[in-house]
Amino acid sequence: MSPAKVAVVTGGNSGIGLTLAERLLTAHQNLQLCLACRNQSRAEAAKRSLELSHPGAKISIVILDTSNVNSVFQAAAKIKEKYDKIDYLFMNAGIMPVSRVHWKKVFTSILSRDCAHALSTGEGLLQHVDETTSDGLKKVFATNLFGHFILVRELEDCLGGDTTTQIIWTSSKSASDKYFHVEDMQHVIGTEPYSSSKYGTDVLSVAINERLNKKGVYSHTVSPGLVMSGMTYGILSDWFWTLIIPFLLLMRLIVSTLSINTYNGSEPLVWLSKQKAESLDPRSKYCCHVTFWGIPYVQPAKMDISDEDVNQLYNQLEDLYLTFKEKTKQHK
Ligand SMILES: NC(=O)C1=CN([C@@H]2O[C@H](COP(=O)(O)OP(=O)(O)OC[C@H]3O[C@@H](n4cnc5c(N)ncnc54)[C@H](OP(=O)(O)O)[C@@H]3O)[C@@H](O)[C@H]2O)C=CC1
Ligand SMILES: CC(C)CCC[C@@H](C)[C@H]1CC[C@H]2C3=C(CC[C@]12C)[C@@]1(C)CCC(=O)[C@@H](C)[C@@H]1CC3
Repeated sequence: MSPAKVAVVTGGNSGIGLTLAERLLTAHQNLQLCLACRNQSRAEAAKRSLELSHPGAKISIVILDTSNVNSVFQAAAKIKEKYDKIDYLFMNAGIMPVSRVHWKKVFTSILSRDCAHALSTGEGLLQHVDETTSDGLKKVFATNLFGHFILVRELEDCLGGDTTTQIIWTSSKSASDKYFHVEDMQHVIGTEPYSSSKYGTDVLSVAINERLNKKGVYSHTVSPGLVMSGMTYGILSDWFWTLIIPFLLLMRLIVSTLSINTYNGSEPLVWLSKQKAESLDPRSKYCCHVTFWGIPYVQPAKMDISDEDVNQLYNQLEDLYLTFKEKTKQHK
């Protein structure tokens, strides 16, 4: 039997994260799985469903709210108590709060040459909203990016060393440098916090790879394509999505990133976990594409990320992390 490996999945209780958890148990023999989730009962329900499909699977739950700095410190401590070494760290938890759909823009885009771009990135089709957390941070930034940064920093002792660790980030096709400004990494000023947080994720993945690669840590970023999940059901009701699925399936003729289901969307995440990490390109995003017949495949897309952004973002996140670390020490 192959030696036990440990995989931690943030947001592993639903959507892409839950399907990923299920697929990892199938793809890797003898896997120890840690579901890092913000809600105990939802996490337990996910654990029960995984135990049903994989009797005897070793699954633990750690409560982690990536939008809350203290919760991340506590979750990291719990993970370190449970495991000496992490083989796969899936940074998957994420939010995209939306207040309305720009319907006029949806219809004009679908009828224009921009159709493929609109359906694969959602650019300009949604009105995004953000709020401030109890830590005084922008919520989308804290949830999607900073919470995960703290997790990596706090877990560093369990990453790499004698064997390799893969850090795999669920990014998005929505990530765009148009909406990311390193000097405003929290996106306090703009109106595209989701796109900004996902571009920041891509930049951070490169930064972490550069810093930790010497100790056997490999960081890569993934785009799952458009997937029906809690995220999309939060924008429009499930009956609406059910009605337009035939249209979206037809649109696969011109847009190959319409993954639609979580199985397809999790394909690049599972695929990366099966590759030799050394053979992968940390500056490519591994994107899910689907054939017209619904067969998923993975295609790397080179990311155009400046070294200046890589270094500056990492240093700013590190400063913010150290500020919170100092505060928590004082409170102890
Ligand atoms: N759906 C899509 O089309 C796409 C999704 N993605 C990305 O995929 C990832 C997974 O999203 P998806 O499965 O689609 O959506 P879901 O809403 O179904 O899943 C999101 C998961 O993240 C968890 N989560 C949200 N906020 C927090 C938090 N503060 N702390 C801990 N966990 C949290 C949720 O927990 P809970 O159940 O408690 O809410 C849930 O388990 C996200 O990063 C998203 O940005 C990327 C491209 C496209
Ligand atoms: C008739 C139409 C197809 C109706 C749906 C219009 C929009 C609500 C969707 C069209 C493209 C979608 C999309 C996303 C959300 C919903 C749409 C804007 C995402 C932004 C979801 C999160 C991601 O990370 C992106 C990759 C998605 C891109 C496409």
